Amino acid sequence: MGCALRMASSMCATTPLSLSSSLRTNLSSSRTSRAPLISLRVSPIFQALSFQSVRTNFKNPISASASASARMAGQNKKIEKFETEEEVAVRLAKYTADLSAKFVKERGAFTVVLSGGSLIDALRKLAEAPYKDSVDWSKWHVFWVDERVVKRDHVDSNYKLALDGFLSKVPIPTGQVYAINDALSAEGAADDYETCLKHLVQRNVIATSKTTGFPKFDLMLLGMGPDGHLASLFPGHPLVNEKNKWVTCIKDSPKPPPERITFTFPVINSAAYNAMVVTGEGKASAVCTALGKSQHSETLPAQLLSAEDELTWFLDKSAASNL
Ligand SMILES: O=C(O)[C@H](O)[C@@H](O)[C@H](O)[C@H](O)COP(=O)(O)O
Repeated sequence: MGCALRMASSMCATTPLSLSSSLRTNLSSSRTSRAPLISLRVSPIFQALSFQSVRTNFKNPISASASASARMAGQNKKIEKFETEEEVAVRLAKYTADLSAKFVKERGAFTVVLSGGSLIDALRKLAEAPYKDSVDWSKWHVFWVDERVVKRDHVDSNYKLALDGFLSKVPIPTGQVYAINDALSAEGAADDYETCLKHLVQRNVIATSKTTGFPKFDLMLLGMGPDGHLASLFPGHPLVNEKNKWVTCIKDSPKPPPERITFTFPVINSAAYNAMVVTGEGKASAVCTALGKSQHSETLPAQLLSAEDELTWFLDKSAASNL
């Protein structure tokens, strides 16, 4: 069930897909507007990216002995708290590796969705021993929950951020990394990415939620801003209420850069597992509100986060300090 996409090394290049002659792939990367690059022409088009494996030496993971876990009553929502960001990173690596093994065994593939921001650095332990050699990277399919509409080699590109910080260090097949098409407008890139997802759903690379009918990614690794946004779904913005589209665009993002594409809540909340990774004191207030521990007149996007199977909040002591 490998990916049908072939990777092209130059920006906006189109290459035939190996399994379907009607599909073509475009590539590019950047980072001021972050978003996966996928581009369609005659038919949908995905963006497959090419990475080079980079050899690195890493220390063994530290045991996250200081963690505390709590399951929210009556919900498939857990909170795991750790003393330090380092312990969050150690736990996140094991959590992700365990889910990878589970889904590879159950369905022969592991569909993983990344956000931008500090999440990528929090994934650093996955590229170290023992996971670097024990995870079946050949079964990974990588997507972005949101991306800035910039070139893939731009400093603001979420693709570039993930490539530099994580993807270049592990041997995921290049055709299984789906970046947005950075040659398109925000609207075009969002439509293109949605079409890409639909083709992968048809091929059962991405599962479908029997409950919602939306794509059911195996795991989304998410971050939250200090204002309680996730993906590019910001407080008070109408996109938070999108009910039909899978992928949409925003041109007035309050967090720069202004143009982005983003998964919608129906897709995000249809994921089997959602992991929200939050560290630092600057997010303590939003964490408190998002987890329903404080009165707040406005509903934050992070409060709307759920998952089909399980949502876990991974917090360091600072982020959890108001709970
Ligand atoms: O493209 C983006 O801006 C990110 O995907 C965004 O949604 C990010 O995940 C949060 O803003 C948290 O970012 P930090 O962890 O860096 O605060």
